[in-house]
Amino acid sequence: MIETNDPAIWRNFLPWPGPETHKHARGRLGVVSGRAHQTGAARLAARAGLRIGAGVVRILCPPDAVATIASTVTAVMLTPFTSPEALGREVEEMDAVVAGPAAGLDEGTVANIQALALSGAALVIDADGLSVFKGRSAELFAVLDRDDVLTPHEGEFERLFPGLLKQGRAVAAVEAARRAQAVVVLKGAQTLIAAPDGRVRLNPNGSPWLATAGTGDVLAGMIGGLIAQRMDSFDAASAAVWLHSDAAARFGPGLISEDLCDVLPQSLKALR
Ligand SMILES: NC(=O)C1=CN([C@@H]2O[C@H](COP(=O)(O)OP(=O)(O)OC[C@H]3O[C@@H](n4cnc5c(N)ncnc54)[C@H](O)[C@@H]3O)[C@@H](O)[C@H]2O)[C@@H](O)CC1
Ligand SMILES: Nc1ncnc2c1ncn2[C@@H]1O[C@H](COP(=O)(O)OP(=O)(O)O)[C@@H](O)[C@H]1O
Repeated sequence: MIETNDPAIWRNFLPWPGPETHKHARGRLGVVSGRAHQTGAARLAARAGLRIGAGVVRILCPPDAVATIASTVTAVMLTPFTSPEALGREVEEMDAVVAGPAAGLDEGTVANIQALALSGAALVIDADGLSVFKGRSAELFAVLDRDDVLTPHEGEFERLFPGLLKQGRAVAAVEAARRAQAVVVLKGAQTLIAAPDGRVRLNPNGSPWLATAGTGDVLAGMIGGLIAQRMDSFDAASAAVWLHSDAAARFGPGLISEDLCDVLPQSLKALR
């Protein structure tokens, strides 16, 4: 049965900070950046992770990207890594990690995701982190845990699950989550959120203003930010999808992905 992704389902599980909290207790999120000329996506995701409440957000980047990123981030922190193993060590203390946006379609991205999967952090895998497994999706599914989240648009979904969309989006999303044994967010005008146990939610408040570059990167950061605050991954994905659309609708005409983070506090306040 398809459930409507109504805030009533997950609203009480949103992670508001208590008086005794501190930034590390609020949740630590990592975001893996691409090379020097491909850092925007990670910066969008990292900012979104902070805005949705993760207490500490750190971008992990190849050494050649340090100068670009360091000159453009403020609250977001930055650590370079030189190998997949080093990346794995850097995320040991983190609660969640976003990987894939603008990561590059090469073996380095595969190795980085495999190293991340060995850590205790929950993974949100998007964009190139999905596309790079085209024709070899079993390698990705083999390293996933049930609290990991995949966030494909239809193009990326087809690369991981060829032909499955012909069965209809809802059936495809459920089957994808079963095969991956992870949460699958099938993005689009009516985004579906599917859990490995067969539950599926249809998002009701999609906004066409979201059809602009980088909004998927923001969504990945929002999901990662909620999971870092220890929200259940299926609920975190559901809440992030709804909030993302709500923020877009509030901003309306002229929206670009950078704007979502500025409006998100209004969406959060309305739910609180
Ligand atoms: N500011 C930034 O740094 C941004 C970086 N981005 C990164 O740029 C890289 C390339 O992004 P692309 O957009 O080319 O890669 P995509 O995989 O989104 O698009 C490649 C092709 O997939 C096809 N496709 C099929 N269904 C689609 C759908 N529902 N939505 C979009 N495309 C669909 C399109 O024909 C497109 O030409 C990725 O690594 C991505 O993460 C983007 O996220 C945009 C913003
Ligand atoms: N017509 C639409 N109506 C509602 N939401 C849309 C529409 N088109 C795209 N979106 C949303 O915008 C986001 C786009 O993400 P994605 O395709 O990954 O873009 P990018 O890679 O540029 O970040 C998704 O959350 C998707 O659901």
